Amino acid sequence: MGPVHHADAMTSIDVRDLTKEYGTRRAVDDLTFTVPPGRVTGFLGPNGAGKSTTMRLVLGLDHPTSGAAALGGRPYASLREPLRTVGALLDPGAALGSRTGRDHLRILAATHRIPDRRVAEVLEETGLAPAARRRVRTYSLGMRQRLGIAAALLGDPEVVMLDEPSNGLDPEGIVWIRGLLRRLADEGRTVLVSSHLMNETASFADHLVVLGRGRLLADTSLREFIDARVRPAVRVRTSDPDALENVLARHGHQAVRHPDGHWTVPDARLDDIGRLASAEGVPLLELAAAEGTLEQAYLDLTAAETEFVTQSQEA
Ligand SMILES: Nc1ncnc2c1ncn2[C@@H]1O[C@H](COP(=O)(O)OP(=O)(O)OP(=O)(O)O)[C@@H](O)[C@H]1O
Repeated sequence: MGPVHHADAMTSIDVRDLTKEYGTRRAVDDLTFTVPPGRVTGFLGPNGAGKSTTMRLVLGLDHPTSGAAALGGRPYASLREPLRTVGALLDPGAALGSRTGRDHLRILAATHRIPDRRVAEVLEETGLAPAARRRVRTYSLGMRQRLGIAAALLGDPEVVMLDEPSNGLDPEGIVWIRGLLRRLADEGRTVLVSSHLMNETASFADHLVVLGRGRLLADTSLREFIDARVRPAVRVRTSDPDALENVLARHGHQAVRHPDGHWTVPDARLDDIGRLASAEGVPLLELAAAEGTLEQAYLDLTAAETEFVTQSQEA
């Protein structure tokens, strides 16, 4: 795929005071955020938080109750060649099963004035070239997912929105999509990716937009998101666990022992634990900062939201 030629046009996704009601249910509730180009933004939130609805509103597939969504300052409906501006994967079941993967893409290209050579390019890019002449109904879930991604990339778009792209992908596919997202962002594109896989999201996202019950819960860098919610800890391994536990306890640290034999010391600083162990002659095999995970931070933030959803469903 070539570089983005309109980088100066700054095709961001802009969501402003966006609200969508289905009957009495507010799927999206006064949402405002911007997804800028040049980075991968992870789109997170519990089931039913409004992620898919937001993406559908950005793509003009549904009308907002109030507020607006725009791409590079323009609503989707006003784009002259929409697939050249934004490519999206929403529903991997969207392709007709009786068509071949290649025909699905060729028809899409023909109806959107996209040069036919793009079909071969995206088939190659998504690893589908060997299966291009097979009917879509013979595809595995992962292959359908790749076809949906191929369709999203067909118009060489400046904005790429993918809903759960890792769904059904095998480990090789997961590594591939990680590299693809990184490259799209490095090329200056705007990349918004929803996922329920926290380790996965942490491996590709620079920035996060988190929803809960249709509202914005966080719009921050991945690092800040974790650091603000997960307290620092120190990871230690020793050949003398009794001595370690004893020394830490005497200095007011509640160390936690893990099944594989390492310890974590919550709310502790690396230097303090290192000096302490050294001064007291405790032999250390490992001493490291225990990084907080996105999963820890996410669960901390969304605990209240998830609880609400569970209760209201039971009621
Ligand atoms: N067409 C529709 N008609 C009625 N309600 C809808 C419709 N589409 C979505 N909803 C409701 O809006 C809310 C948000 O749904 P949405 O699919 O946007 O959430 P999500 O964050 O994408 O969830 P998930 O992680 O489960 O995919 C849900 O309560 C859902 O039931």
